[in-house]
Amino acid sequence: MEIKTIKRIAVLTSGGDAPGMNAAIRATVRAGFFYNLEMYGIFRGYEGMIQNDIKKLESKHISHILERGGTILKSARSQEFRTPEGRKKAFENLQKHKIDGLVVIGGDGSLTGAHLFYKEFGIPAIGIPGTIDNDLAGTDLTVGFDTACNTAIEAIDKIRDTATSHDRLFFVEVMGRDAGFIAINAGIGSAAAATLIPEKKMPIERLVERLKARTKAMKQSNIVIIAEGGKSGGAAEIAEKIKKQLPYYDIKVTILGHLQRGGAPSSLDRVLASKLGVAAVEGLMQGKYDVMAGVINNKVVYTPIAKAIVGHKEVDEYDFHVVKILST
Ligand SMILES: Nc1ncnc2c1ncn2[C@@H]1O[C@H](COP(=O)(O)OP(=O)(O)O)[C@@H](O)[C@H]1O
Ligand SMILES: O=P(O)(O)OC[C@H]1O[C@](O)(COP(=O)(O)O)[C@@H](O)[C@@H]1O
Ligand SMILES: [Mg+2]
Repeated sequence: MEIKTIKRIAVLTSGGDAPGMNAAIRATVRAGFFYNLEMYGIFRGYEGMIQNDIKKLESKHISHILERGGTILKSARSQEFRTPEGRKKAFENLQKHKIDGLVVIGGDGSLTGAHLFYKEFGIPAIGIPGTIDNDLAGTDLTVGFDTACNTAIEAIDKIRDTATSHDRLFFVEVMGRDAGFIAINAGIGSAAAATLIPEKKMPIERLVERLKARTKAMKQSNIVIIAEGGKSGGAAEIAEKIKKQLPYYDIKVTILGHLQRGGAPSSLDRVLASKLGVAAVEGLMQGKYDVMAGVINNKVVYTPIAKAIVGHKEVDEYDFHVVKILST
């Protein structure tokens, strides 16, 4: 493959925002400046690429953003970018600004878009995994996942206080449309009575048995964690079913929702995002295109995007085993 000389890199954030995206933007831009490159920001992800919302970045734009949640470049989900016409418009806008390298910070969908874009137009592109869902292969953790888990666990600790005071059974819904990583971590980290994830179906009967056994064992509080989009339904739906079978329980439902996407990034997310920002710029300069920079066993690795998205990461069987043993 021909290694192109990169002079101008554009960076964007796409899909659901994640704590640490700003740290990744800052590291990407600072690394670019270190290597005397011109750096551009594309606002609102692929939507901004199509609408030519692209601006040259200077040092002042990225000062004091490392510690801030959200993304200064804003994020979006773009239907138009899913069409060949939309992607062509986007490419023409990059040409107008003479952009010759692209850093895409986002989840599986955003990286799928980057892969297609590279195949169609050959513009050197590299991905940084930025999503609270942790559903990308090629990295142990995605930027934002650790902070989201910390937020979920902190919230569940608070729910436990009131659950115990009132002897109530709580169903807490955490994020993860198709991925149970936040749920399984929160389940282990907050001593849940049961954890339901999209990847595995738990029949309602089994949940009922588990709760009955816990009543017998005089457990002080019961918190069931449910990943949104789980195979057995959302928290409200499951709570309704349980109410019918265990009417003596005082049941409440809490949906943590977008709370999990905000807030200052944890130390782990700041460091991960910083390493990956530098790795993305250096990767582009070394001719590593159509790959995602990730960290595996504490080392930066580059994985073809096609593998990072297709090798849909499964929740570790051992984590599932641990959550089961510790909640019985
Ligand atoms: N198959 C695809 N082809 C082209 N673009 C895509 C594709 N899948 C996702 N994208 C682009 O990436 C954006 C973000 O994807 P999404 O799945 O919503 O979030 P995430 O990247 O966080 O997983 C989409 O709105 C779309 O613009
Ligand atoms: O913010 P929205 O559009 O409601 O999307 C919610 C979804 O986004 C997420 O927070 C993050 O998912 P992505 O990283 O794939 O965008 C999911 O956990 C959740 O299911
Ligand atoms: Mg996704």
